[in-house]
Amino acid sequence: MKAVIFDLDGTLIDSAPDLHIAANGMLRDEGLPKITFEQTRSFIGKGVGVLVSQVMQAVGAGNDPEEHARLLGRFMDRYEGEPKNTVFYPGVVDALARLEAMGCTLALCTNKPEEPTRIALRHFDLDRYMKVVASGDTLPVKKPDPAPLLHVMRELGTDGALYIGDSEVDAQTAQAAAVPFVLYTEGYRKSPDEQLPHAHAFDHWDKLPDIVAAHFAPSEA
Ligand SMILES: O=C(O)COP(=O)(O)O
Ligand SMILES: [Mg+2]
Repeated sequence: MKAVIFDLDGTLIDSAPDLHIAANGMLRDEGLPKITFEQTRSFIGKGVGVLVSQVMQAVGAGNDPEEHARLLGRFMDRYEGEPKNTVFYPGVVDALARLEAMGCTLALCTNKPEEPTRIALRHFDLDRYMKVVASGDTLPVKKPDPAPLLHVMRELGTDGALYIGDSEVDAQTAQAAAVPFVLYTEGYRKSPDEQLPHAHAFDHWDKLPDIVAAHFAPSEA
Protein backbone atom coordinates (compact mmCIF):
# COMPACT_ATOMS: atom_id res chain seq x y z
CA MET A 1 0.00 0.00 0.00
CA LYS A 2 1.23 3.51 -0.86
CA ALA A 3 0.01 5.20 2.32
CA VAL A 4 0.46 8.96 2.57
CA ILE A 5 -0.55 10.51 5.91
CA PHE A 6 -0.94 14.27 6.34
CA ASP A 7 -0.77 16.79 9.14
CA LEU A 8 -3.53 19.45 8.92
CA ASP A 9 -2.69 22.92 10.32
CA GLY A 10 0.25 24.52 8.54
CA THR A 11 0.37 21.66 6.01
CA LEU A 12 -2.94 21.32 4.14
CA ILE A 13 -4.62 24.47 5.46
CA ASP A 14 -3.41 27.82 6.78
CA SER A 15 -5.59 28.01 9.88
CA ALA A 16 -3.48 30.51 11.84
CA PRO A 17 -5.77 33.51 11.06
CA ASP A 18 -8.86 31.82 12.61
CA LEU A 19 -6.85 30.52 15.59
CA HIS A 20 -5.52 34.06 16.11
CA ILE A 21 -9.00 35.63 15.94
CA ALA A 22 -10.29 33.06 18.47
CA ALA A 23 -7.32 33.67 20.81
CA ASN A 24 -7.70 37.44 20.76
CA GLY A 25 -11.50 37.16 21.07
CA MET A 26 -11.05 35.06 24.20
CA LEU A 27 -8.52 37.56 25.59
CA ARG A 28 -10.87 40.47 24.88
CA ASP A 29 -13.74 38.66 26.67
CA GLU A 30 -11.47 38.32 29.67
CA GLY A 31 -10.23 41.94 29.61
CA LEU A 32 -6.71 40.68 28.87
CA PRO A 33 -4.23 42.22 26.38
CA LYS A 34 -4.04 41.05 22.77
CA ILE A 35 -1.25 38.93 21.32
CA THR A 36 0.35 39.33 17.89
CA PHE A 37 -0.31 37.10 14.88
CA GLU A 38 3.32 35.92 15.00
CA GLN A 39 2.82 34.83 18.62
CA THR A 40 -0.30 32.81 17.76
CA ARG A 41 1.45 31.21 14.79
CA SER A 42 4.35 30.15 17.01
CA PHE A 43 1.93 28.51 19.50
CA ILE A 44 0.35 26.15 16.91
CA GLY A 45 1.38 22.51 16.62
CA LYS A 46 0.97 20.84 20.01
CA GLY A 47 -2.83 21.10 20.21
CA VAL A 48 -5.23 23.70 21.58
CA GLY A 49 -4.40 22.97 25.25
CA VAL A 50 -0.77 24.00 24.74
CA LEU A 51 -1.82 26.95 22.57
CA VAL A 52 -4.05 28.31 25.36
CA SER A 53 -1.28 27.76 27.97
CA GLN A 54 1.13 29.71 25.81
CA VAL A 55 -1.40 32.49 25.25
CA MET A 56 -1.93 32.70 29.04
CA GLN A 57 1.81 32.83 29.62
CA ALA A 58 2.27 35.51 26.93
CA VAL A 59 -0.23 37.87 28.61
CA GLY A 60 0.83 37.11 32.18
CA ALA A 61 -2.37 35.19 33.01
CA GLY A 62 -0.51 32.50 34.97
CA ASN A 63 -0.87 28.73 34.70
CA ASP A 64 -3.61 27.75 37.12
CA PRO A 65 -5.19 24.50 35.79
CA GLU A 66 -8.78 25.56 36.55
CA GLU A 67 -8.28 28.91 34.87
CA HIS A 68 -6.70 27.11 31.93
CA ALA A 69 -9.70 24.78 31.59
CA ARG A 70 -12.07 27.75 31.71
CA LEU A 71 -10.13 29.76 29.11
CA LEU A 72 -9.76 26.69 26.89
CA GLY A 73 -13.57 26.36 26.94
CA ARG A 74 -13.95 30.01 25.94
CA PHE A 75 -11.34 29.60 23.21
CA MET A 76 -13.12 26.53 21.80
CA ASP A 77 -16.50 28.32 21.86
CA ARG A 78 -14.95 30.93 19.58
CA TYR A 79 -12.94 28.53 17.41
CA GLU A 80 -15.39 25.71 16.76
CA GLY A 81 -17.56 27.31 14.06
CA GLU A 82 -17.09 27.16 10.29
CA PRO A 83 -13.59 28.33 9.32
CA LYS A 84 -13.89 31.86 7.90
CA ASN A 85 -10.30 32.96 7.45
CA THR A 86 -8.66 29.58 6.85
CA VAL A 87 -7.46 28.69 3.34
CA PHE A 88 -5.77 25.82 1.52
CA TYR A 89 -2.11 26.21 0.73
CA PRO A 90 -1.74 26.64 -3.05
CA GLY A 91 -1.99 23.42 -5.05
CA VAL A 92 -3.25 21.16 -2.22
CA VAL A 93 -6.44 19.94 -3.91
CA ASP A 94 -4.73 19.15 -7.22
CA ALA A 95 -1.94 17.32 -5.40
CA LEU A 96 -4.40 15.19 -3.38
CA ALA A 97 -6.32 14.31 -6.55
CA ARG A 98 -3.07 13.36 -8.31
CA LEU A 99 -1.93 11.23 -5.38
CA GLU A 100 -5.25 9.43 -5.33
CA ALA A 101 -5.04 8.86 -9.09
CA MET A 102 -1.56 7.38 -8.52
CA GLY A 103 -3.16 4.76 -6.27
CA CYS A 104 -2.07 6.25 -2.94
CA THR A 105 -4.18 5.75 0.17
CA LEU A 106 -4.53 9.07 2.04
CA ALA A 107 -5.10 9.68 5.75
CA LEU A 108 -4.83 12.44 8.36
CA CYS A 109 -2.95 12.70 11.67
CA THR A 110 -3.43 16.08 13.38
CA ASN A 111 -3.24 17.49 16.90
CA LYS A 112 -6.38 19.56 16.27
CA PRO A 113 -9.28 18.20 18.39
CA GLU A 114 -11.89 15.95 16.75
CA GLU A 115 -14.76 18.42 16.49
CA PRO A 116 -12.91 21.26 14.69
CA THR A 117 -11.06 18.66 12.59
CA ARG A 118 -14.41 17.21 11.47
CA ILE A 119 -15.76 20.68 10.69
CA ALA A 120 -12.62 21.63 8.70
CA LEU A 121 -12.57 18.36 6.73
CA ARG A 122 -16.19 18.80 5.75
CA HIS A 123 -15.84 22.52 5.02
CA PHE A 124 -12.88 21.92 2.69
CA ASP A 125 -14.36 18.72 1.21
CA LEU A 126 -11.30 16.82 2.41
CA ASP A 127 -13.17 13.99 4.14
CA ARG A 128 -13.64 12.25 0.80
CA TYR A 129 -9.85 11.80 0.52
CA MET A 130 -8.98 10.77 4.08
CA LYS A 131 -9.53 7.05 4.71
CA VAL A 132 -8.55 7.32 8.38
CA VAL A 133 -8.41 10.38 10.64
CA ALA A 134 -6.63 10.70 14.00
CA SER A 135 -7.15 13.97 15.86
CA GLY A 136 -5.53 15.41 18.98
CA ASP A 137 -8.05 13.75 21.29
CA THR A 138 -8.56 10.46 19.43
CA LEU A 139 -6.03 8.78 21.75
CA PRO A 140 -4.96 9.76 25.28
CA VAL A 141 -1.64 11.02 23.83
CA LYS A 142 -0.87 13.52 21.05
CA LYS A 143 2.03 14.04 18.63
CA PRO A 144 5.04 14.08 19.12
CA ASP A 145 4.12 10.76 20.74
CA PRO A 146 4.22 8.31 17.81
CA ALA A 147 1.00 6.56 18.93
CA PRO A 148 -1.47 8.60 16.80
CA LEU A 149 0.58 8.06 13.62
CA LEU A 150 1.00 4.35 14.40
CA HIS A 151 -2.74 4.17 15.10
CA VAL A 152 -3.52 5.57 11.63
CA MET A 153 -1.18 3.05 10.01
CA ARG A 154 -2.76 0.20 11.96
CA GLU A 155 -6.25 1.32 10.92
CA LEU A 156 -5.11 1.51 7.30
CA GLY A 157 -3.60 -1.96 7.66
CA THR A 158 -0.08 -0.94 6.61
CA ASP A 159 3.32 -1.01 8.24
CA GLY A 160 4.82 1.52 5.82
CA ALA A 161 3.81 5.12 5.06
CA LEU A 162 5.06 8.63 4.36
CA TYR A 163 4.16 11.40 6.81
CA ILE A 164 3.74 14.92 5.41
CA GLY A 165 3.92 17.77 7.93
CA ASP A 166 5.15 21.28 8.62
CA SER A 167 6.57 21.33 12.12
CA GLU A 168 9.15 20.18 14.64
CA VAL A 169 6.37 18.13 16.28
CA ASP A 170 5.64 16.30 13.01
CA ALA A 171 9.33 15.57 12.37
CA GLN A 172 9.71 14.14 15.90
CA THR A 173 6.53 12.09 15.56
CA ALA A 174 7.66 10.53 12.29
CA GLN A 175 11.10 9.80 13.68
CA ALA A 176 9.65 8.14 16.78
CA ALA A 177 7.32 6.05 14.58
CA ALA A 178 10.18 5.19 12.17
CA VAL A 179 8.18 6.66 9.28
CA PRO A 180 9.93 8.74 6.58
CA PHE A 181 9.04 12.42 6.99
CA VAL A 182 8.33 14.88 4.17
CA LEU A 183 8.58 18.51 5.30
CA TYR A 184 6.32 21.22 3.85
CA THR A 185 8.54 24.25 4.37
CA GLU A 186 5.84 26.99 4.16
CA GLY A 187 3.92 26.12 7.36
CA TYR A 188 4.54 26.98 11.02
CA ARG A 189 7.99 25.51 11.79
CA LYS A 190 10.21 27.64 14.00
CA SER A 191 13.62 26.11 13.18
CA PRO A 192 15.53 26.14 9.88
CA ASP A 193 14.44 23.20 7.72
CA GLU A 194 17.85 21.50 7.98
CA GLN A 195 17.31 21.14 11.74
CA LEU A 196 14.17 19.07 11.25
CA PRO A 197 15.00 15.46 10.34
CA HIS A 198 13.33 14.78 6.98
CA ALA A 199 13.61 12.44 4.01
CA HIS A 200 12.31 15.03 1.53
CA ALA A 201 11.14 18.66 1.62
CA PHE A 202 8.91 20.74 -0.66
CA ASP A 203 7.84 24.37 -0.83
CA HIS A 204 4.90 24.01 -3.23
CA TRP A 205 2.26 21.28 -3.38
CA ASP A 206 2.84 20.86 -7.12
CA LYS A 207 6.07 19.11 -6.17
CA LEU A 208 4.70 16.51 -3.78
CA PRO A 209 3.31 13.89 -6.23
CA ASP A 210 6.76 13.40 -7.84
CA ILE A 211 8.38 13.05 -4.40
CA VAL A 212 5.81 10.42 -3.41
CA ALA A 213 6.14 8.60 -6.76
CA ALA A 214 9.94 8.43 -6.41
CA HIS A 215 9.66 7.24 -2.81
CA PHE A 216 7.36 4.35 -3.65
CA ALA A 217 9.04 3.44 -6.96
CA PRO A 218 10.36 -0.12 -6.88
CA SER A 219 14.15 -0.01 -6.45
CA GLU A 220 16.36 -1.04 -9.37
CA ALA A 221 18.16 -3.66 -7.32
O1 LIG B 1 -3.78 21.97 16.78
C1 LIG B 1 -2.57 22.21 16.62
O2 LIG B 1 -1.86 22.78 17.47
C2 LIG B 1 -1.87 21.80 15.35
O3 LIG B 1 -2.53 20.93 14.51
P1 LIG B 1 -1.66 20.09 13.43
O4 LIG B 1 -1.18 18.88 14.19
O5 LIG B 1 -2.67 19.80 12.37
O6 LIG B 1 -0.54 20.95 12.95
MG1 LIG C 1 1.00 21.34 11.55
